[in-house]
Amino acid sequence: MIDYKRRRGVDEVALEAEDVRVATTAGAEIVGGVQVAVRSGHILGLLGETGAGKTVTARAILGLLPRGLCASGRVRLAGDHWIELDRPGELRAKLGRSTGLMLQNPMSALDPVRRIGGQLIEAVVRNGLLKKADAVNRATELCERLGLGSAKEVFRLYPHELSGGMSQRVSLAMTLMPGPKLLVVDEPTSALDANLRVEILTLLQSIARDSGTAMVLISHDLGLVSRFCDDAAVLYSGHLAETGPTTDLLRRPSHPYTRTLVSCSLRLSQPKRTELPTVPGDSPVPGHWPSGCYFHPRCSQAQDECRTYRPAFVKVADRGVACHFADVKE
Ligand SMILES: Nc1ncnc2c1ncn2[C@@H]1O[C@H](COP(=O)(O)OP(=O)(O)OP(=O)(O)O)[C@@H](O)[C@H]1O
Repeated sequence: MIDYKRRRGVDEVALEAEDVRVATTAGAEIVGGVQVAVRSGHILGLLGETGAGKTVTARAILGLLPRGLCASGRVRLAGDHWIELDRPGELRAKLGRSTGLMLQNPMSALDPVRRIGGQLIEAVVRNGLLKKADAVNRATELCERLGLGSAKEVFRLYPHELSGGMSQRVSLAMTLMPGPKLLVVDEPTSALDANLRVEILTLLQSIARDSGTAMVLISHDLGLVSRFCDDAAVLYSGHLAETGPTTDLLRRPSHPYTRTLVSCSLRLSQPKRTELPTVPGDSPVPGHWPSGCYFHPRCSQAQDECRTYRPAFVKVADRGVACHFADVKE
C-alpha cells in the first residue's frame, strides 16, 4: 500500500539550494546566485516572465542542464551533506531516486510504441527500487489515486490512445512511481483547459500534503501560484527579486517587479479586458545585462543608485527582496 498519510517530516526543509549560478559555456551568465528552500509537504512557486531562468534554475538543481550550459552552487536534501552543482553526475546519482521532474509536454516522457503498463513499472524495477509485483501494485494504486480509472485497462493502452488529461495523469504517475521526496513540475498545465488544469494541480497539492512530497511549481501564472503554492520565489533575469509566503508576498509585494506582476494579473482577471496585459518593456537578454539593478530600465521608481549598484538579496524573517528601496520589516 502507498502510505499517503506519511506526514512524518512535513514542514522540514526537504531541499535547500544556495548560490545557484548557470552560464553558457561561452561565459554568458543566465542565472546569478539564486537561493531557494522547499519544505516537505509544501509547494514553492517559481514565478517570472518567459526567459527569467525558472526552468534553467530547476534543472541546475537536479543536475539536468542541457548541453551548452554549466552550473555552480550547491544543493542538499533534508539534512544530508551539500553537493556541488558543477558535478552533475554525482548530483544525479545522489538525487536521482529522491527527485522527479515533470515536463511541459507529458507525451515527451512516454515511448510511443510501448504500452503504458510496462512503461510505468520499468524504471523502478530496473533500478532495484521495487520488485515487479510491488511495482504493479504501486502503479495500480497511483492510477486509482490519479483518477485514471481501471488500471488494467490503462496498462494496455499505447500513448497515442490517451486523451490530453490522461497523458498528464500518466506522466504524473510515472514521476511518482519511485516515491520522490521532491517533485519539480514545469508548467504542467499550459496545454490544458482551465478545469483540467485546476484538477491536476489540486491532485498535486493533495499528494504534497498527504505524502510529504515537496514540490516546485514553475509557472508564469500568478493566479495558479497564489491558489496552489505555499511559498513563492519571483525570478527576474536569472536573479531572485523577491521570496516569501505566497499570500503575504502577493498582498504586500515589496519589489517593484512583483508589484507590476500583481497589478498585471489583476487587470488580466477583469471581465472587460481586451488585450493581454504584460509588464511594460522587455527583459534583458543574457550576456547583455544592464548596469546596477537589472530591473531598473523598466522600473518607474528607479533612482541613480539603481542604475549603478546591483541590490543585494536581503532576507528578513520569512521574506526576502533585492531592491535598494524595498521596505522590509521584521
Ligand atoms: N541550452 C541553452 N543554451 C543557451 N541558452 C539557454 C539554453 N536554455 C535556456 N537558455 C536561455 O536561458 C534563459 C532562461 O531560460 P529558461 O528556459 O530557464 O526561462 P524560463 O523562465 O523557464 O522561461 P519560460 O517560462 O518561457 O519557460 C533564456 O534566456 C534562454 O534563452
